[in-house]
Amino acid sequence: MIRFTHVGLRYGKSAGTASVALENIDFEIPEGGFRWLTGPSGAGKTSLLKLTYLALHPSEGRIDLFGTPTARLDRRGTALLRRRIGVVYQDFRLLQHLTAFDNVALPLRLARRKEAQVRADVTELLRWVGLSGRLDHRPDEMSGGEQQRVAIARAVIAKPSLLVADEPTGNLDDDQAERLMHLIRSLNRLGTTVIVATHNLGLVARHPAPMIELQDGRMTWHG
Ligand SMILES: Nc1ncnc2c1ncn2[C@@H]1O[C@H](COP(=O)(O)OP(=O)(O)OP(=O)(O)O)[C@@H](O)[C@H]1O
Repeated sequence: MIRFTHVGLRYGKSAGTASVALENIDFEIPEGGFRWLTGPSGAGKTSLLKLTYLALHPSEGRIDLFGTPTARLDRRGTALLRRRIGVVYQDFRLLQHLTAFDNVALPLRLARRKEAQVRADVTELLRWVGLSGRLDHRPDEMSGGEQQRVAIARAVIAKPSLLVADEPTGNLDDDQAERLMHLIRSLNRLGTTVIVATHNLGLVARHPAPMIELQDGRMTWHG
């Protein structure tokens, strides 16, 4: 379902200024699998996730997503594949002019779901993540942890085939982090493939699953 084969990534175009962010990355995540992605700051976790959700192209090697070699995708093909991926960004990327409700509703509205269903699903999910009282708040009226929960709700609301989450519990207390992990694991049990980057080793220990570990852009552990 996700396969990286000898993947490398360099930032910067000319050889003199290019910096190597990832080198020789090889792994496979089966459909419905769950992987932790760990490693120190600057190890390449966000870069690897960006390759996975098609925001970057590898400088070397090959990435297959949902059985499709991503190098062969045109813009339309990329957009279609991208719609099957839910992303929790490290910096949330909520739309500032929209309320929490409308941010979370966005993927369902893009998928042209009926408005009554959108209302029911979004209200239920925001209640589940403890934000019933924040439906009409815009991001700048919410705390970091509240914004993070909105970002997670937006990523999972349309039940994506793949969920990619970059430090999804970074702004949450332990109880909230556990609740969010419960949500992510439930989605995973329903068939969504999940990859979660985190520094929170306590969380990893409480939710044992295979791990990809990076150090200086190289894989030091997978299993
Ligand atoms: N847009 C960019 N241009 C140039 N170099 C970059 C860019 N983004 C990341 N890098 C470099 O690539 C390397 C990997 O960065 P990346 O953000 O993937 O690490 P990370 O493991 O996610 O770190 P953190 O845990 O701090 O978020 C770092 O050396 C970083 O400085």
